[in-house]
Formats: sequence, structure tokens, C-alpha cells
Amino acid sequence: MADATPTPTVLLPESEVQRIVADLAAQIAPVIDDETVAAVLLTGGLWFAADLTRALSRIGRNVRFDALWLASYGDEQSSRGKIDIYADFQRPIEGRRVLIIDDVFDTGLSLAEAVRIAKEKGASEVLTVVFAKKPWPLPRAPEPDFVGWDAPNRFLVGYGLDHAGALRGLPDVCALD
Ligand SMILES: O=P(O)(O)OC[C@H]1O[C@H](OP(=O)(O)OP(=O)(O)O)[C@H](O)[C@@H]1O
Ligand code: HPA
Repeated sequence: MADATPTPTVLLPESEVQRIVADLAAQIAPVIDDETVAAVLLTGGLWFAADLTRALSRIGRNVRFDALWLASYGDEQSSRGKIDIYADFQRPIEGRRVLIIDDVFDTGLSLAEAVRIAKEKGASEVLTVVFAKKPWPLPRAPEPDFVGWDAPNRFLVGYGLDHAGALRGLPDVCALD
């Protein structure tokens, strides 16, 4: 059967991705502490969260870690506008500072839902960081506190970003359109 998936075009090579992650870690380290819970939004945020927490560790900040599993895109290239919650935080976050980590900010719905859940569970402060922020014609709330890269309005794959579950493991950030 012919493969109809277009060839990914590299937008950010791996070396640039890692430079951006190190820069984010340097910005974030002074405003958190080792009691902060870094919480990845599964699945796409996994690659960035692994790199960011290790970049933080290299500069002396060893955060706690948890995960929240949300999905809104399924196998589509646009948000369904509805978030499914597959798995909640593993440990209580009441009274703790939480740093939510995700790969991309697009409609902003996923991050808004994650912030809502963390606040509902009693987090004392919720900070957010995304690797890539896509442009959007309308205001999105909340805006991420930390953004690694202002991405173009293209469908992204690699570094956690998928096309129907594929291509997440590409070390570069690519466009598929
Ligand atoms: O700002 P938004 O429009 O909400 O888009 C961003 C979200 O979309 C992707 O998740 P997806 O729902 O595709 O699940 P995934 O993490 O399994 O890829 C991505 O990982 C973000 O969490
Ligand atoms: O550009 C994207 N690529 C993959 N997943 C996404 N989820 C939101 N935007 C994107």
C-alpha cells in the first residue's frame, strides 16, 4: 500500500531544540524549588518534559515529577474542542507549586484544562511551560508562562508531536504540510 504521509520538513534541528530547552531551564529554575511538581501532559509532552527536567537538574534544580494524561486531537489535525481525561495526577498536589509542561500550545484548550484541574486539586501556584506556541487569531487564556519557540502556523511533528500517533520520536521539530 502506498504511504500518503508527506515527508517532514525540518524547522528546528535537534541542536536548536536542546539550546531552547537549556534556555528555558535557566529562566524557570529561579522561580521554582525542589518541592515543585513538574507535571507533564501526556502523551506529547513526554519528550520535552524529560529534557527539561534533566536540563533543570544540570543547573541544580531537582523537581518532583507527575503526569496528567489528556487528549483532544485523536488522530485528527485539528482539536475536537473537547478534552478527554485518561489519567489524573498520581500524587496529591494540594498546597504545592505545579509546573505544567507540554509540547505545543495551539487552541490553548489542553493547557487551560490542565490548569483548571491543578487548581481544582488545590495547587498553591500553577506555572506553565510549552516548547512551541502556535499563532492564533483570538486571545487564548491562560497564556503559557514560558514559551520556548514561536512556531509557524503549520502542522508540526517530532519531539513528541504526532501525526495520528506516528513521528513523535523524531529528534527535530518538523512540519508535515
Ligand atoms: O492547544 P491545543 O489545541 O489544546 O493543542 C495542544 C495539545 O494537543 C496535543 O495533544 P493531543 O490532544 O493531540 O494528545 P497527545 O498529547 O496524545 O498528542 C499536544 O500534545 C497538546 O497537549
Ligand atoms: O501542530 C500540531 N502537531 C501535532 N499535534 C498538535 N496538537 C496541536 N497542534 C499540533
